[in-house]
Amino acid sequence: MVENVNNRILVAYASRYGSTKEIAEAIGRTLEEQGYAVDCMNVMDVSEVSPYAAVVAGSPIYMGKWLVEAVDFIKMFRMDLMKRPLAVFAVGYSMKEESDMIRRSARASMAEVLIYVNPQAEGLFAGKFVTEGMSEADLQVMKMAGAVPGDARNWSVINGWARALPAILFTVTE
Ligand SMILES: Cc1cc2nc3c(=O)[nH]c(=O)nc-3n(C[C@H](O)[C@H](O)[C@H](O)COP(=O)(O)O)c2cc1C
Repeated sequence: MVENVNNRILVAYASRYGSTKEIAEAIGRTLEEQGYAVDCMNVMDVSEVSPYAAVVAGSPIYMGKWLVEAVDFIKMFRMDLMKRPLAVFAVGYSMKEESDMIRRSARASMAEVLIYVNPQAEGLFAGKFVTEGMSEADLQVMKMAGAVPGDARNWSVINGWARALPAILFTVTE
């Protein structure tokens, strides 16, 4: 258990269809199991990050980029985010296949964000594509990309990443 210190962690996510929200919630639960007090919320609902000992921020990848509200969150709070441990993660359906090229292009989705902050940890996770509830425009993009619907989220990879986070985020390196 973590006691007598600020043990609050913010897990902030953007999500259009909910799959990244569920990943953020799983990360939050894993951190809670390790004794941290977690607030898990949409980036658009975050009004301050200064009460937190560390922040985990994530977005799904759309057309090669983080969602704009997630980038805006990083930009808006960059000063506070530079002062505390930060982990970032990106969720993309392309990540259901493993290759260096896919990982490189998924990581490139964070390029815009990495201009502003210097995270201690980065996660790249496979996402989910279900046609139900999806906008016609988004469906067309996925159809043109030849994507086959499915849920590629790997919970043991996600939870394993989250379990390793405290040691990375709260280890003093100097
Ligand atoms: C219009 C559209 C564009 C997408 N672009 C990418 C992409 O460039 N790279 C990728 O890996 N996944 C891409 N995806 C897949 C999403 O990142 C994936 O489905 C993710 O789990 C969605 O997260 P959400 O449910 O939180 O919105 C795209 C999906 C849609 C609908």
